[in-house]
Amino acid sequence: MGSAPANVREICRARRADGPAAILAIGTANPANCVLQDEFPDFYFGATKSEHLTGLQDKFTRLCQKLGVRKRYLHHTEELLGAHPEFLDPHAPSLDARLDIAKAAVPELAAEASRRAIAEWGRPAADITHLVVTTNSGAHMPGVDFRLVPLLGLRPTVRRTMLYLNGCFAGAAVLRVAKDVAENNRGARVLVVSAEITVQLFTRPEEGCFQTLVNQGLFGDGAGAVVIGADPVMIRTPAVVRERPIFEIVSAAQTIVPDSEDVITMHVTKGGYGGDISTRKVLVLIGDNIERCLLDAFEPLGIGAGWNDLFWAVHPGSSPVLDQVDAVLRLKPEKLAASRRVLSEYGNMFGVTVIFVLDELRRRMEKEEEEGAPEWGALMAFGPGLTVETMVLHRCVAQGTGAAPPDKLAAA
Ligand SMILES: CC(C)(COP(=O)(O)OP(=O)(O)OC[C@H]1O[C@@H](n2cnc3c(N)ncnc32)[C@H](O)[C@@H]1OP(=O)(O)O)[C@@H](O)C(=O)NCCC(=O)NCCSC(=O)CC(=O)O
Repeated sequence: MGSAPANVREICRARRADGPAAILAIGTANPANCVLQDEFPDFYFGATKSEHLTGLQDKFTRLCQKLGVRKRYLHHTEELLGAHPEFLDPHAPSLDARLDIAKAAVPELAAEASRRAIAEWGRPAADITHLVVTTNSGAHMPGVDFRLVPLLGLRPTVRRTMLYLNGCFAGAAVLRVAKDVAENNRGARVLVVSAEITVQLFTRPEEGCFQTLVNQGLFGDGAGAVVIGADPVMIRTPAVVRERPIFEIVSAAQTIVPDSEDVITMHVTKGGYGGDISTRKVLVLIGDNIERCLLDAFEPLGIGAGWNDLFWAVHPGSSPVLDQVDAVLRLKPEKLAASRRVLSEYGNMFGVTVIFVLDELRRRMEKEEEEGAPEWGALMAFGPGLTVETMVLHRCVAQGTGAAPPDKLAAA
């Protein structure tokens, strides 16, 4: 106490990390129940006792074929739906029962993905300093973040942040928040978790309600977890663990598209979740706005690469959404391959999806490494309103130190 008073600016500076936040590990999980898209129209119209709506089933079958989904995993099984006949009627009060299901299932799914991420990271769960969690599948207090502390063996002092109802951009939003936490708290190790089950959306088909068909054909359940930290270290625990960054998060931005408040909407109703996400306007506004968002992200960094020189992690809202991104940016077919594969194999899992895309991308890049995978990349996610999240990513080399930035960037 007797030493000279510290300068507040120096204290703040000393608490900040030196380097950028980096993704140090990724884990994913899905429920066991796998549904094949080809078989789903028969299942769905059968489970909802709607076989008599033959024209609507044909329309649903055509829609299922164009969404870009081959299979998905769903928490709700025929057995669970059989126990809740009230879920079939969108106008019946069923929210409480749906929330009870989410309250039990979402933390379990989130914990499974988190355990995988922490195992890959290699350090003890107690070394996690911050927890940032998101879900659209409920709004409980205490929430999934609270439940994860005992489930994972995190410290009770872990600093928690919970983001509810951010829609499909939630996965990018939690990464953005974690980047700020990691860069402003030297030594912080942030566990980021996104987890979704879509039982809130399940209801019977009705003539004139196209949104219900899109909801049933597009969405899947899953969880993704990421460990984020700056300045990777090597520690002895007592075994030697060397943190290996996968992607550095160079910048993270969020933009509202003007006059888009009614484009993608979702709200809680007594019968589950209502709203509209499926208009063609989503495609039009994404097409009209993504290039500006990308230029705003890349130009200040002095990265002048063409779009085809980057790697891409785009939230796959649907196959038409990815087609629109492809068309506007004139991307080579392989550029959105990771997004298309995740959409095909898991469906749109809201914010979880982009974490699966990052996982798929890093596996593909490990294989490509010798042939020279791109060094710089873009992550994009879209969601309610129309909100666009844009991140600049930097691939780290296999040794885990990250390649040197180009001269242009160093000078910027
Ligand atoms: C829903 C779509 C797949 C439909 O694809 P297209 O637009 O290419 O459709 P299309 O013109 O070929 O039409 C296919 C069939 O659907 C019917 N159809 C299309 N749009 C319709 C509408 N709004 N109302 C009623 N019917 C409609 C057509 O009549 C046709 O029927 P027929 O077969 O009888 O001729 C697409 O518009 C789309 O991907 N929209 C964006 C959805 C999305 O990804 N949202 C964001 C992700 S979720 C999200 O982001 C949520 C969140 O953030 O919370």
